[in-house]
Amino acid sequence: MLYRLRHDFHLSIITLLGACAMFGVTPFAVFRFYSGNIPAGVVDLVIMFSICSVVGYAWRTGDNRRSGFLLAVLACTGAVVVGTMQGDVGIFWLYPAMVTSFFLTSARVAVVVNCLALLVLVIHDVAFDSREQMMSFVTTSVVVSCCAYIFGRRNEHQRERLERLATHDPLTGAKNRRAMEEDMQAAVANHERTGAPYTLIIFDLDHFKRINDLYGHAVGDEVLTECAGLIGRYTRKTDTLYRFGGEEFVLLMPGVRAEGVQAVAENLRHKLANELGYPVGSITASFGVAPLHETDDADRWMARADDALYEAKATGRNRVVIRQAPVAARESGTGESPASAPLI
Ligand SMILES: Nc1nc2c(ncn2[C@@H]2O[C@H](COP(=O)(O)OP(=O)(O)OP(=O)(O)O)[C@@H](O)[C@H]2O)c(=O)[nH]1
Repeated sequence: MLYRLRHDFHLSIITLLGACAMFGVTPFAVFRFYSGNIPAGVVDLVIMFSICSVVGYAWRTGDNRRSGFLLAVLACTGAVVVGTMQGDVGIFWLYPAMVTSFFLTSARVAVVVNCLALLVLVIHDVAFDSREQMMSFVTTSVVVSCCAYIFGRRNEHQRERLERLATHDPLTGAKNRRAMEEDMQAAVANHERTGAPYTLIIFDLDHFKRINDLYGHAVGDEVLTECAGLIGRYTRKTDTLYRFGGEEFVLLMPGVRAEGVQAVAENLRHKLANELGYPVGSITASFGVAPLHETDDADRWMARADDALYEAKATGRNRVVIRQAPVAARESGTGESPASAPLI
C-alpha cells in the first residue's frame, strides 16, 4: 500500500484529497444531524459515501483518470447541492471544490467542471441573497479558478517534464533502465494475475566500438538514435524500447507468445542489418530473447535474456538466440521448448 502511494502520484493525490474531504465533511454531517437538519446531514453522508467509493474504485482498478474526474465532479456537485440547500453558509464549499478539481483531473477538464458548477448555481439562483452577492461570488470563483488553472497547468507541465527526465534516455528518447525495471515488475505481476504473454528481447549492436573509433562519438550517437527510431517504426505501439546502457537496448513486448518470438526477433535483426548504418555502412546486432515463464521473476527473466545475448555474441554475432524456459522448468519438463535455439 505504501509502495503504491509512493510510486503512484495520482493515486496519492486522490487518496489525500479523499481523506481531506472526509475529515472536512464529517464534523458538518455530525453537527447537522445533531442540530436536527436531517436533509443536509443526509446530503453530507451521501457525499462521504460517494467519496469513499471513488477512492476505493481508484485503489481497486488503478484507473486514476476516471477516479480523479469522478471525484472532481462529486466535489463540485456536493458543493452546489450544499450551497443550494444552505444558501450563503454552504456556497463557500465551492471554493475548495474548484481548487481540488485542478489536482484531480486535467486543467482543461477542471475548467469545464467548475464552470458547469458555477452555471448551475447562477441559473438555479436560490443560493444567493442578492444580485450583488451573486456577482461577487461568481467573480471571486472565476479568480480562484483562473489562479488554480495557471497553477494546475504549470504543475502538469513540470510533472510531465520531470517524469520524462526520470524515465527516458535523453540521447535516444527510449525509456531508461529504471523505467524498464518498473515495467518488468508490472509485466510479471500481470502475467501472474492474468497469464498474459510477454517477451523480453535484449539486443546489442555489434562492434560498436569500431564505429566510435573510426567515425567519432557524434556518429556513434547518431547511430544509436537512428537505431531507437528504427525499432520504434517496426514494433507495435504496445511494445516499449529501453536503453539498457551503452549500445545495448531492451524491448518489452506484451502479447508476443513463445511460438511467435522467433519471427519477431528475426524480423528486427533483418531490419537493423538492412536499414541501420547510414553514414557508416551496415551495422548488425545480436539478440537474446526470453519469453516470460510462469516461474520467472523480473531478475530471472532478465538473466535468461542476457544469457541468450551472451551466447549470440559468443557464437558469431548478428544472430538471435532464444531461451524459452528457465533451466529448472526445462529439467522438470514444464518448459515449452528445448534449451537455447540459436537462429541465424
Ligand atoms: N557514441 C556513443 N558511444 C557509446 C555510448 N555509450 C557507450 N558507447 C560506446 O560503445 C562501445 C561499446 O564497446 P564494447 O562494449 O566493446 O562493444 P562492441 O564494440 O559493440 O563489441 P560487441 O558488443 O562485443 O560486438 C564503447 O566504445 C563505448 O564507448 C554513447 O552514448 N554514445
